[in-house]
Amino acid sequence: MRAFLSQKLAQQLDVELMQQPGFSLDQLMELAGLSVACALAAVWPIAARVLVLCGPGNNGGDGLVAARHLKHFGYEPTIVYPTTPKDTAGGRLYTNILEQCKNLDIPVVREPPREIQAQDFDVVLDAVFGFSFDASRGFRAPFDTVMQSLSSTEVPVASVDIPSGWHVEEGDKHGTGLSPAMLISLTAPKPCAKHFKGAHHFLGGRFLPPKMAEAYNLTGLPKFPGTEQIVRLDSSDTCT
Ligand SMILES: NC(=O)C1=CN([C@@H]2O[C@H](COP(=O)(O)OP(=O)(O)OC[C@H]3O[C@@H](n4cnc5c(N)ncnc54)[C@H](O)[C@@H]3O)[C@@H](O)[C@H]2O)[C@H](O)CC1
Ligand SMILES: [K+]
Repeated sequence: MRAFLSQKLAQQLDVELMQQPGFSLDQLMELAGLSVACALAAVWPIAARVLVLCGPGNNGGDGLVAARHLKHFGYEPTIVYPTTPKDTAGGRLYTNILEQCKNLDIPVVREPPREIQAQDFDVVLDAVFGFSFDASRGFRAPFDTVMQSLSSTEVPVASVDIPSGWHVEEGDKHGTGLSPAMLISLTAPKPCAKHFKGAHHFLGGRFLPPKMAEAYNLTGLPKFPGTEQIVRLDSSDTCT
């Protein structure tokens, strides 16, 4: 496949999707989050207890949407959302999805866990940081605690778009120690996916118009089969 999106191009494509085909962020996030839930259910087909760790940005928003779909699929999600969304259009998007989750009786906790134990959860959904993580000042609280418990847990981790805290191009160059069992790349894998060693790599986020795929040189991406929201990738898809 050899089709990757650098940090700069991933951010540019995100903006362009909202300008040119005129997608709203809600639309993109809904499809991204749905694909994440579908991928998780493909690997853990028996309803599982899923701890959904959400960050302050859109990666966290994908996690919230995934949690909502997982609940409808029969799973037992618990959301960790340490952020207070702002009273802006962007912030209200998160507030609304959080409200939808609470309305489905999904537990939402603010306090990040110090430890994530296998007796409590079957899988952790890592929706802490995506392609806009900025490592320049380390992990700002309370995400230092979130990252500490995420990196040290023995519970299998499924990462949304990028293993949180990894460099978008170079992988775990800041030494988080996070090594997820599963990665769901959205729109297209980022170059850091070449360093992913887990067993399950999926492509999700089925919304890229062919014209834009061509413009961003992403024509080598595998096709989504039939009505599927996800397609499994293998190592030949991420080797260079
Ligand atoms: N086109 C697509 O594929 C879509 C992908 N989506 C998802 O959106 C994320 C990228 O979202 P963005 O809001 O740009 O950024 P992040 O979620 O990665 O994080 C930004 C957030 O985190 C804070 N932050 C950054 N660095 C630190 C730090 N060192 N310590 C603490 N906090 C930090 C920052 O202030 C922001 O609040 C992408 O990966 C996909 O998952 C969209 O859902 C839809 C389209
Ligand atoms: K992530």
